[in-house]
Amino acid sequence: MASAHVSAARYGKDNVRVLKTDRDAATGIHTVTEMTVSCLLEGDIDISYTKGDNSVVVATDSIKNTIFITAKQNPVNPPELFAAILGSHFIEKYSHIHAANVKVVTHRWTRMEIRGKPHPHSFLRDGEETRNVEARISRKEGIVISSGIVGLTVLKSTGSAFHGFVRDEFTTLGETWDRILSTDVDATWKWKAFPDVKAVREASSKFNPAWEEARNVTLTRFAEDESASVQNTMYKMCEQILAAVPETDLVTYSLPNKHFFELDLSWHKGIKNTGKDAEVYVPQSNPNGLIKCEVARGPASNRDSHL
Ligand SMILES: O=c1[nH]c(=O)c2[nH]c(=O)[nH]c2[nH]1
Repeated sequence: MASAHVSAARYGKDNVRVLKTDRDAATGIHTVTEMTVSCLLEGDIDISYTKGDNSVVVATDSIKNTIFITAKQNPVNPPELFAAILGSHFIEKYSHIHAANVKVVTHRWTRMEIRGKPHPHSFLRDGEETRNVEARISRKEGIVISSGIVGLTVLKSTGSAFHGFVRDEFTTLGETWDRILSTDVDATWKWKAFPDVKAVREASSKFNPAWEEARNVTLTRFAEDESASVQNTMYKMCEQILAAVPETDLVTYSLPNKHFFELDLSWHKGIKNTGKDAEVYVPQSNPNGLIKCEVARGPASNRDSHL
């Protein structure tokens, strides 16, 4: 056989579902956190692939168990801290494991308002939006954390234009000064690297306000921007998050442009339903535009296209 080697490898448990309750004995108020966790390890594990030698393998079943034990013995909120604690465990305990890649997806359980008051132990799923954290905990580079929002679906019925784009023999789209704009927000903000889990612990009070700020910037900009394009509106969101959260160094957005087509109904008794008379639209499930960008601090330097 031709000579070959393992040039990259990681393994672990994916889609570990965890629910943690927090019960405040004094007030009787409960809080719940539901997460889907992934934890993939890297290190001196090549012989498990090349020789079938499992002496270097921490079983994925044990990784799953470790996720549950870590959730029991530590806070799961903020998820950035939980991810850092979980990942650090593996590089501290096993000398041949050099990095852990942890992903924590936190699902929404929003407290119910019952008879005008926050209910102590009942919650509702108000949307498919999740709060996501990806952390790489490594011996060499410390702890690199990206926080994000995924699946926040928004729509505005005016305040969005798209004109001045390339017109040539491939163009059929008309220019518009007023259209529906809708997307599913996928935004991330990357934190400056932390040397160790102690540093993440010390920064722990920053994570929830940063998530609130990013969410608020996203919604406020989306609603208030007189949008020239998805590209321009998302860039403004990135700039504003960088300004509001100084501990971050990179912000990304990935936004589908979910199209709503105007519908000509003039065939029925001359009904007007286009342009300024448009009321009934046809939502398109596909294809969709997909617009991505990454915005870093400071003046332009090198760029690559890893998005
Ligand atoms: O905001 C937009 N950006 C585009 O690049 C684009 N392309 C397109 O057909 N519609 C839109 N809208």
